[in-house]
Amino acid sequence: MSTEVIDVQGAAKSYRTPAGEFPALRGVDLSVAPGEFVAVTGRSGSGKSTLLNLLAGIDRPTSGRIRVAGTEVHTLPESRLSSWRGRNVGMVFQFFQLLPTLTVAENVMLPMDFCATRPPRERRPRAMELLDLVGIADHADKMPSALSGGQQQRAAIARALANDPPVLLADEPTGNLDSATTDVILSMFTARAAAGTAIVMVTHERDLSGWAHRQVHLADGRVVAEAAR
Ligand SMILES: Nc1ncnc2c1ncn2[C@@H]1O[C@H](COP(=O)(O)OP(=O)(O)OP(=O)(O)O)[C@@H](O)[C@H]1O
Repeated sequence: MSTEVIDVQGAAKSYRTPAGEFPALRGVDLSVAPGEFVAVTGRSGSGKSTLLNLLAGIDRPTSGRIRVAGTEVHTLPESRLSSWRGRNVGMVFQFFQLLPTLTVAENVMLPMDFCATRPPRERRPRAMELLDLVGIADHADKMPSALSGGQQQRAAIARALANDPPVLLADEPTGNLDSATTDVILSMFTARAAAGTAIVMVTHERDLSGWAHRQVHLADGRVVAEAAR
């Protein structure tokens, strides 16, 4: 039995375009252990987001195997994907993607509401605990638009952790933040990894990859270099 929480073998993904099939990923292998923080780097168009989307089951590979948290994600029927993702994968994006019509606390409660991972009376206290963890409990009842970018990203991290997922996927999570806030967010990821969460962070900023335990560099849909810290 593998101890890896992410195990990708030969993942390939081609997109159909008017000009024919375009191979965005051409046979990627990736293993990530619990508690490991991996940075996926590469130039624009190298396939980073495509890989993350396969890990999250947002997209399906053309060929290859994607095993995440003990599930062969590529074989899950569409009807089970959202609830599987809600329990097993937290996601953090460059533009936060908080729902603008819900308060910050309600945003953090969403994954618990969606997956019914806790009884309703426990959801708000859990959201408050997470908002406290990321340092914005004071803003719980504000609308996301009243928060700074860094505060919105903290809220998005709290939301991503709501169901205690074993895997956290982040796509350019600091792409819209200043360098001091970037350090705060990345130290939160580091602490989360130390607590056992596997983290895969896509970034085109190579100097940020120093925060990770391991760097996987993609070029033209292939892993061309790997480096451990
Ligand atoms: N739905 C799609 N249809 C056709 N081609 C696509 C589609 N999605 C991505 N691609 C192409 O696949 C390649 C990889 O895209 P991907 O978004 O994974 O790259 P990336 O490394 O994340 O880039 P960036 O850093 O700019 O976000 C690119 O050439 C892109 O144009």
